[in-house]
Amino acid sequence: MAPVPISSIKIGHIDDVQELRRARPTTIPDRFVRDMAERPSTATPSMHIPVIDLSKLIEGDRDQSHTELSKLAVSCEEWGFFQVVNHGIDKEMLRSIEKVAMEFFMLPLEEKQKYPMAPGTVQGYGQAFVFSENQKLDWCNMLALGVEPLFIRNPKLWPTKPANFSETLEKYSASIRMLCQILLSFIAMSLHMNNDAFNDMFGDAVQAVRMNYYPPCSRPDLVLGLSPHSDGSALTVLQQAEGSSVGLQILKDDNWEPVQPVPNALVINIGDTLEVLTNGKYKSVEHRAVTHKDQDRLSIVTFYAPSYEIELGPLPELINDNRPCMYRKYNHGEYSKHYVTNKLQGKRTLEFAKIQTKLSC
Ligand SMILES: O=C(O)CCC(=O)C(=O)O
Ligand SMILES: [Fe+2]
Repeated sequence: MAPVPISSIKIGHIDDVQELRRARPTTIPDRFVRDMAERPSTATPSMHIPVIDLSKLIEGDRDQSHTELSKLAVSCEEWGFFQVVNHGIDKEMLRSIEKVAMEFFMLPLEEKQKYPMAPGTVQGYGQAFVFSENQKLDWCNMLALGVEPLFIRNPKLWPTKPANFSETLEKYSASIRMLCQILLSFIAMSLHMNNDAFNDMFGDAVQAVRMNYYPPCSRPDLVLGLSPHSDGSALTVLQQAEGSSVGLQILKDDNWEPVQPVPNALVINIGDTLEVLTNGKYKSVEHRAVTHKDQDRLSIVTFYAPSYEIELGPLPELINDNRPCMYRKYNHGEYSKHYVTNKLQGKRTLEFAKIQTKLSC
């Protein structure tokens, strides 16, 4: 999430959804009303995304770890998503990040606007990925911050209220970083590769955090909390705050499936970068968020990606006659720039890396 200043884009006035909700609870301005095809239908959950028990992978007996590793492979291939339990991050840590995030969103607007997300950039408070005056808006307020490495941080955008915000985010991010490293080593094993196969790429990994706050909406049938997209990261760790409404939906066999929160679990999804590295074997799946009539929702999302200077493409071990090379080699920094300068639109951003003719591999 490198800041990409774009001087000339006009995005018009953007209503702050929390203020809108406070002042005119039943008004949905046109810019939030989705075209018919995009409106959320009332999804009835028909499936549950897989749940992986990390403790079984780490310290289970041979049978347990083998079973869990196969489940991990199936989750990444068929769902692109799983929930992880017994992940080693304690409940207090999960609650503390939710608490500071919520305290931040509950501050008066003038206070939050001290950290504005400038048009065309992706850090700070506001709405990200808005590039034109006629683009539909999400029913969401975001606070997005680059965390690692240090040069991507913009300290001016780190809130000073609540007072323990930065310290809490630092600690939380360090634990999530370790979790990502552990998960990547098991993902490598699930691909029958050496468990440090990805190490070179993630030595100086980029880590960014986005906190999404979705106020209730009187017409959840007309709006989206977050537009459909796939993540540009390698891995994403998504925490659905305790007590939040159900809101995350993933595209599975052309249906939007809600992700039912499992207490204290973290939702993990494969991002575009792992889809490319695995030559399409592991899928970066489209997802979106919907809103609720009376309940609000908070999610804390960590994006874990290779450092910008890394050149990447499908790993040679995963290219064969059955699975010819699907993606070209590219620089991850270029890809990140491409991602953050385009609106969220399903899996469109991955077109960047797709090989159009067989000859180009
Ligand atoms: O709030 C959610 O559950 C979805 C968040 C998400 O997909 C994102 O921030 O990229
Ligand atoms: Fe996402």
